[in-house]
Order: sequence, then C-alpha cells, then structure tokens
Amino acid sequence: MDLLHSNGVLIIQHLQRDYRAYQDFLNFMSHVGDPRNIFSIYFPLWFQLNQVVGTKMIWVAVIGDWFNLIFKWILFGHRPYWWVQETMIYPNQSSPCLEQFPITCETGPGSPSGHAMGSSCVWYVMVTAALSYTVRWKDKSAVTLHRHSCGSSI
Ligand SMILES: O=P(O)(O)OC[C@H]1O[C@@H](O)[C@H](O)[C@@H](O)[C@@H]1O
Repeated sequence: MDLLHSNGVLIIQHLQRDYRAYQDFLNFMSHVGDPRNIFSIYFPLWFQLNQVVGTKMIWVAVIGDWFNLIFKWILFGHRPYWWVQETMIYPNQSSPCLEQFPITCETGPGSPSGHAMGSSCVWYVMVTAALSYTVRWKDKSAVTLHRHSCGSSI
C-alpha cells in the first residue's frame, strides 16, 4: 500500500509543481462539478430543460454517493496530506510538502475520493447531454438544408 501512496504523492507533486499555471482553471472545473450542486442547481435546472438529463443527475447523486460510502467503508484509505506525516518511509522528517486547498481539507477516509467520483459523474452527464444536443441540432440543420436544396432544384 505504501508503494501506491508514495506514487500518488509523486503524481500530486508533479501536478502541483508543473501545472501551476492551470491551477485556477482546474479549481474552477472542480467547483463546477462539485456533487453538492446537484440538488440545489443542476437537478432543478436540467429538469426544466430536459427531464431525462435531470433524472440522470439525481441517479448520479444517489448511486454515486452510495457507492462511494460503501467503498470508503471497505477501503478506509488514507489521505495523501496526512499519510506523508504518518508514514515511516521518508527518513529524518524529509516528508514531501503537499499543498492543500479548502476542498481537500476533509477529515474522513480518503479513498476513493467522493469528490472525484461525484464530479466526474456530473461532468459526464453534462458533457454527454451537450454532445447529444449538438448532434441532434446538426442533424436537424442538415435535413433542413437538404430539403431547401431539393426544393430549389425542382
Ligand atoms: O472524499 P472526498 O474526495 O474528500 O470528498 C468529500 C466530499 O467533497 C465534496 O466536495 C463533495 O461535494 C462531496 O460529495 C464529497 O463527499
């Protein structure tokens, strides 16, 4: 398990060091996808626009959170920022320094991440809905264009 955690820490350090320029963008994406917005914002909004997408949002919230809870009970995983303080694999207080954000300061078990699971589900539902709307709109305009071109050639 230590090998897994230490590699996770390396990835976090790489992201925090080499992708600092994208920090605001990534934070924004993370906040937009936050599953706590499902009940107050996304469900009411999407249900007005499209009932199927709205219903998907609710299922994502319920099933996603339920699975996350079950997996957290089973895995009961460490969070990287406290694991680096507790592990013995870094000698002489040379534990890596991980930057924390308000959204990462949680105290419960960390694995799997409820935020990562929830926000990827939220983004999946929204992106697939937007893509299918775009495809339908394109098909419709192609049919209209075809009808017009056929009509003008007669
Ligand atoms: O398990 P994590 O990644 O610390 O996430 C904790 C919580 O993070 C919040 O941002 C989400 O709205 C919650 O749904 C989630 O449970």
